[in-house]
Amino acid sequence: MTKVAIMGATGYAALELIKILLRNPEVEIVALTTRSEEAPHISEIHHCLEGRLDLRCENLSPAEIAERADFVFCALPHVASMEVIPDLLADGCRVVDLSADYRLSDPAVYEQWYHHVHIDPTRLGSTVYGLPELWAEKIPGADLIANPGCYTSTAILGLAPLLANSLVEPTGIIIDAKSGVSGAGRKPKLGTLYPECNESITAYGVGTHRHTPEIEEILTTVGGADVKVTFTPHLTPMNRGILATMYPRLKEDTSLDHLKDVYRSYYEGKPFVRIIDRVPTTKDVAGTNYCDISLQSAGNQLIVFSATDNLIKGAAGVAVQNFNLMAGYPETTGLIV
Ligand SMILES: NC(=O)C1=CN([C@@H]2O[C@H](COP(=O)(O)OP(=O)(O)OC[C@H]3O[C@@H](n4cnc5c(N)ncnc54)[C@H](OP(=O)(O)O)[C@@H]3O)[C@@H](O)[C@H]2O)C=CC1
Ligand SMILES: CC(=O)N[C@@H](CCC(=O)OP(=O)(O)O)C(=O)O
Repeated sequence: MTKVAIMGATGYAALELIKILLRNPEVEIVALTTRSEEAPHISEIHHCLEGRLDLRCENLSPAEIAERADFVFCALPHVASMEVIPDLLADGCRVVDLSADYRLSDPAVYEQWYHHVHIDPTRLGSTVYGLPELWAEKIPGADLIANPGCYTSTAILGLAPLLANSLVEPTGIIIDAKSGVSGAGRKPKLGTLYPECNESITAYGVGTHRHTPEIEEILTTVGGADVKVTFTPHLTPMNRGILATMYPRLKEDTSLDHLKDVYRSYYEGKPFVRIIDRVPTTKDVAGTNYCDISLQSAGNQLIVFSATDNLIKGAAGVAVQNFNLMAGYPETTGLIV
């Protein structure tokens, strides 16, 4: 039995983690955390878990968590995450961090985009970025995995084969992305209240969204050339899902058939990436760990579409994919629905 704890259990990503982990009979969820002192039963917080998990959410310290668990999924907001992860690691836990705290390699870049000084800077740069489609071999031996952001994994998976094969210019890549409202988490915020965001689509974080440096850093590593993107996220009135529409510039005329072959070869043996001929929809990946990618053209312009469920492939699903590799379970355990 692998004993697992989930921090931030009252949130949206944690609910998906619980539902996925309950499908692995060799995993026991032994601790769920909240800042609340009321110790609510998990089914009072996530009603759909009624009768499925008999556990209370508790305000536990890292040491108390480590007494019970071998693995910890840290589904806390950024900053809160780096406040507990050094102690969890020191107490012997292996951690998958769903927040952004360990994704970037340079503390100065973190401070610039997150407006917080990093309190554990020496781990930046050596933490494994948990996108198994890119470097699954680094994951099994890691004690700490930085789980990718939802927009970032959607965009990176859509662009990586082009950059890895030097088929497109590394700069000036336009990424126009739309997310469902659950991407903003469960905590109420003015812009995500129903009357504010229903029947309306708006861009946000224009030129300032913190996923920009993450996309650029990972794609630079993949392609070996300095990648620059224009990334514009949009909030759309749906519960879940991300669609990224991306406009990279081909270095030379290349047929779509050849490009599809490049993608199929790049993702060969990767169970959660599907290269499809039609344009993807968020509905077709909702509730799944799939990333659907489609290549289209308009005149000479290549257009890459990539669709995921922000809570699954964008958060809890890839977190469990990483955990499966770390704990020695088949990568797909609990993730085929
Ligand atoms: N939602 C998504 O699509 C994605 C989320 N992520 C990341 O995963 C993590 C969890 O996201 P998500 O579940 O959506 O977030 P939620 O806001 O839904 O849940 C986060 C939970 O963390 C707890 N928490 C602990 N410390 C704090 C704090 N200082 N401020 C606020 N909450 C705190 C809260 O529980 P309590 O109040 O009970 O203590 C809260 O329920 C975040 O880092 C997020 O950025 C990554 C990819 C996609
Ligand atoms: C719709 C919405 O608000 N989405 C979130 C991204 C969610 C995500 O991936 O966040 P982390 O990088 O914090 O893990 C945002 O734009 O901040």
